[in-house]
Amino acid sequence: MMTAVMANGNWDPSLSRLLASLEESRQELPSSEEEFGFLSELLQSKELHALVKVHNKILDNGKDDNFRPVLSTSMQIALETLDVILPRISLSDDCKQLFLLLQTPHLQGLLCAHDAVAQKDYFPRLPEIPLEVDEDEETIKIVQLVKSNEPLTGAQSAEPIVGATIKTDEETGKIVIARVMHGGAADRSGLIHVGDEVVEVNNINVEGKTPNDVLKILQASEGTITFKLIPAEGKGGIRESKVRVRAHFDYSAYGDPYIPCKEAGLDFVKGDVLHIVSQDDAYWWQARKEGDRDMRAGLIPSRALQERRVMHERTQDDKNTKEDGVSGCAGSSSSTDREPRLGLSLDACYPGLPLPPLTMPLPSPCSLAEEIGVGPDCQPTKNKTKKIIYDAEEREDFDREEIPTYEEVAKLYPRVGLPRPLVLIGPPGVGRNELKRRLIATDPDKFRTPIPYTSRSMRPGEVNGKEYFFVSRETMEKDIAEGKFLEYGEYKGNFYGTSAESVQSLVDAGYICILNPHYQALRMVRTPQLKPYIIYIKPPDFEALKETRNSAFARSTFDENNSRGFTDDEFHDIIKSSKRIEFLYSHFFDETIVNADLSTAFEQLVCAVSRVETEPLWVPASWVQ
Ligand SMILES: Nc1ncnc2c1ncn2[C@@H]1O[C@H](COP(=O)(O)OP(=O)(O)OP(=O)(O)O)[C@@H](O)[C@H]1O
Repeated sequence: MMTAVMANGNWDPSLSRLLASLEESRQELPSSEEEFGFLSELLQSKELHALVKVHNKILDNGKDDNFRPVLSTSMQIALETLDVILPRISLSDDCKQLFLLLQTPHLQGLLCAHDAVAQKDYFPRLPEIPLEVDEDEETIKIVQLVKSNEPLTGAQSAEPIVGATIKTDEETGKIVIARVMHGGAADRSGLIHVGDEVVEVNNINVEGKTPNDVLKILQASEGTITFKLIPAEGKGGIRESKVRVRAHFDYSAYGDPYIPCKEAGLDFVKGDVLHIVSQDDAYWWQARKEGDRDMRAGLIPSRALQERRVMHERTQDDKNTKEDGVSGCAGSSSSTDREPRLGLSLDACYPGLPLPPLTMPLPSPCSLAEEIGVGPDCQPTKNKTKKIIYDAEEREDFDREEIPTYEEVAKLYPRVGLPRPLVLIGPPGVGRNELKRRLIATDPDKFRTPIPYTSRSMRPGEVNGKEYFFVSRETMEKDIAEGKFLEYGEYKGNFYGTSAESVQSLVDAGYICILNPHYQALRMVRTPQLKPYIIYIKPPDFEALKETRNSAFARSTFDENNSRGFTDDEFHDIIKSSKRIEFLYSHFFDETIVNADLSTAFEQLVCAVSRVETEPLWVPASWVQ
């Protein structure tokens, strides 16, 4: 009988399974032949099958975000309408017809069914928790959760999930709750906590079982899952931390061989702001994307884990390069498939990472630069003469945070009378001066740029404090030594530089200060005192760069007299230099503007200014505290 039902491909598999288990346990059941027959017939009836199909269809449709009812109280509205039109039925035929129509049982049945669907009334109602609990009532809790198909994070996973992971406790050998995901079903229930011992799942004793065995029980269960748990001592609800960080690297859980539960992972890209809701685990933090409406948190590698991983990869890369001249990727080599099917998953096999100690030296800066195809030589080329040659040595470029992980951020609200300076960063020649000049021209009473200092002597017609502040070489050397300059350089035996004080005085006077320092000065400028908004001016690709500059008869900034256009080599230099800047400093950029078409780039700059003036924006947390 059962085989016949199962052979019917159209038959609902859960009904087939129910029937199969009914037949299997026939001998053990205390039921009479009659009761058994009734149940068996019911499970094979077309009516029940049709009902299950409708139920499944409704659940399927309910998954679709676009399937949203306009209202869920149509029956109530129908009744109110009847009240309103009752006094009018003798006056109008239309009212009379509507009155009769709204009273027909079919229409009322339809409206009731609509409301039930709209209110999701079809979800299983959990049975009351039985009053008699096992022998020791105080130490056992029974928790029932409905298995749902909600994805954990966006469209990344559509696995059923209750939002917790399990493992075998190393000391006791018992199955315990390893992790409760913030916002998941287990967390929302408020009844399951890390460390709780799992005694039974769906009435099956799990003593002596492995997490894998438990997982199988969960996979086989339908609808609600009942856990019998011994609460961990002293465990309360999960405190939610308020920490926000900006990610300085891309992360994909599915590509991560170390993550204990891939479905629980949260993918992100460099620049995303993440709300870290739990840092309880030294290796795996729980986070949500800032502004994400999805309430569940996902697992991300902690700062310590990410640092160790990168160091490990770099060491491997170094070894590989030394051994066979080929660079390798450590993280992707040992991808063991530990993917559990359920959100309630194994945490047991989380391995201690075979990672080197934190003191491991990093690979040499050169090898990093070579990897991304930017050579160590980014100093002016032989036909390039800059007015200011920066003092910073090339290797200082590499003093970026050694391993990019996370930066704690907080929102900075616009401050009346204290506008944030705008910093335009980019490769020499990309057009920062042009954009700055245009912005100042829109409103010179609002935008200012600091007047530089120089140790050269004043020329006829020059006014101190107009083009430059003229100071002696000794004064300038002393001020440089005291760190008073944001950037400085020496050209033809004279110093030139921008002092921090002149920037601060513009800010204090209420001007929006526009700076376009050399990229090596970025660290000096990005301070809690100045709180700058950093815009990266990026060149377009070679073709667009050449085309836009040549058609505008742009003057080469690599030529001392600005008397000619850019050469192809100079265009290549601009692009090469931009790659280097991105590699070294992109984690400092608040925004990127591609300077292809000048008017479009300028419009974007104006929009950025308005954003900085009016919107709360993420900045390093230390700037706000
Ligand atoms: N989008 C653009 N289209 C066409 N020409 C441009 C564009 N942007 C800038 N230019 C022109 O390119 C030349 C160089 O620009 P600019 O002087 O602003 O470069 P810069 O980034 O300030 O360089 P440096 O830092 O070396 O002084 C100028 O003639 C400028 O008018």
